Amino acid sequence: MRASLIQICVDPAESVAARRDRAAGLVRERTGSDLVVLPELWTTGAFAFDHFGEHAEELRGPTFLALSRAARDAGVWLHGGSIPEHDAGGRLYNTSLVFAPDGTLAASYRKIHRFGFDQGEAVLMGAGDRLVTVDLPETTLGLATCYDLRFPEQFRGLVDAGAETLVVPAGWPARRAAHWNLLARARAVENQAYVLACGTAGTHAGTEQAGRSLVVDPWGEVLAEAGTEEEILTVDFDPATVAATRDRFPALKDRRLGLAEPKEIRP
Ligand SMILES: O=C(O)CCC(=O)C(=O)O
Repeated sequence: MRASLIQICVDPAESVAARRDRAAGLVRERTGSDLVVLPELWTTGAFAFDHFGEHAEELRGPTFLALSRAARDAGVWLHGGSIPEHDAGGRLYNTSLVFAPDGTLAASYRKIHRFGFDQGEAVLMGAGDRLVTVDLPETTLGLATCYDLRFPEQFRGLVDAGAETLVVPAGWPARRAAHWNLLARARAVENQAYVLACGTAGTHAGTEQAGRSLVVDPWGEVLAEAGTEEEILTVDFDPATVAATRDRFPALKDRRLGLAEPKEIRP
């Protein structure tokens, strides 16, 4: 299976419309890949909180249409990264869109863990409450977005739902690049799954992006890693390695669920 991660540069000097066209063009050039992945909030920039409202779209808005056509033209599965979505009531969500090779929407996923503590996304956007997996002919994707990477229970839930390839679009900041790499590898090792982690390049809203997109195999080996600039990372991998790894080293079968609550021990 061939995956291409488009680590697009989010530069405030480029308009959202121009970046949308450019991203669609980059997807169209990926004919021959099975799966193409874009990062989190690449239209606005993940840290451009002041512009979330202005650039929010209904689910089937301009970015949806551009990506749907690009997936169909290229004949690829497309994880279109995420957009700032507004629902009918005007509530915002950080919503990922996955398209099938005929351009139809295969799945959408609203980011569950919002970043910012009491600021930014955490107060501006609503939280998703649904784990999402997507069946491709070769593998089952499990969806997560950026800050979700810090919450292993979400990934275990995805694995329990059948996920073998965990896809994580992000707008991860450069100052925590070491966490990005470590957490992506940890999620791969503990879940014995592929991790496709696609970030952005550039600096927006004063936040330098880490780039450093990576693909990790179920044994924790980094198959490919991008630099810090705009780049397309293309990797061939064998989805059957997930089952082989889980058979050879069946740690997931040793989970101890439903343990008793800790007891208070009095001296
Ligand atoms: O967890 C982090 O360090 C970065 C998270 C983040 O930037 C996000 O979710 O947008």
